[in-house]
Amino acid sequence: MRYQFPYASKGQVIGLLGGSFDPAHEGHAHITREALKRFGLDRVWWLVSPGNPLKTRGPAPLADRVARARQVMQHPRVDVTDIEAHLGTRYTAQTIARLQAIYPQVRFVWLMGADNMAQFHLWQDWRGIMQSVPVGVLARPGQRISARMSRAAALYAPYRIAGRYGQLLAHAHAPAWSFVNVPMNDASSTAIRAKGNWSTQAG
Ligand SMILES: Nc1ncnc2c1ncn2[C@@H]1O[C@H](COP(=O)(O)OP(=O)(O)OP(=O)(O)O)[C@@H](O)[C@H]1O
Ligand SMILES: O=C(O)c1ccc[n+]([C@@H]2O[C@H](COP(=O)([O-])O)[C@@H](O)[C@H]2O)c1
Repeated sequence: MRYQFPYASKGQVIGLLGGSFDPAHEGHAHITREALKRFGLDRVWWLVSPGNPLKTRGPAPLADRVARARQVMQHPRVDVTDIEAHLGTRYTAQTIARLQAIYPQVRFVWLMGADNMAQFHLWQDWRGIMQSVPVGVLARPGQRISARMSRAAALYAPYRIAGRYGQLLAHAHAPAWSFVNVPMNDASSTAIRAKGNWSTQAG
């Protein structure tokens, strides 16, 4: 059966939250709701990754992670997808380029927690990502300072939109990024896995 890409109408602004979601938790749901509000997004798509290229540990099977993510995130403006598995992409720069080609009338905003901002300069073609989409960063416990001191934050400092004007991000031209100091939630997949409440079957 042909893969059904999510529907998006012309001019919509879609936030993309990529993640291992191994497993999804309330922290993901929380930053998604905050991103919808704080960055002026129409929708958010979760991109449940076939596997983070920087993580050596293989995650649980994709279908299990998608099923759990759909239980955790039930919101009329959020779609949980496994788009990358269908595109055959793992690197974010490639995923974004493909999505922009498939949806030329849609604006995408890349979303991530502060821990990923701190490491962003290790991602493949991270400058290319900054040049192609606005980036919305959400506070995460213990990670605010490292994100703000990160290489990406330093290099792109002139393009930062203050968090209180985060709504501007949706229609900003890249490069543009914003860090919002949302109330924090300390949930993490690592902690859930450590408690043994999730599939130990790595893919
Ligand atoms: N509690 C949280 N607060 C803010 N951002 C979060 C939180 N949990 C996850 N994120 C962000 O959501 C995205 C996907 O996260 P991921 O699936 O890796 O979850 P995780 O809890 O960080 O997993 P792990 O502990 O296995 O690294 C990342 O951008 C991450 O920064
Ligand atoms: O493109 C890269 O080089 C790259 C390196 C590390 C992480 N990512 C993406 O970042 C997102 C968050 O990953 P994770 O494992 O921290 O949930 C997910 O979409 C990954 O594919 C992407």
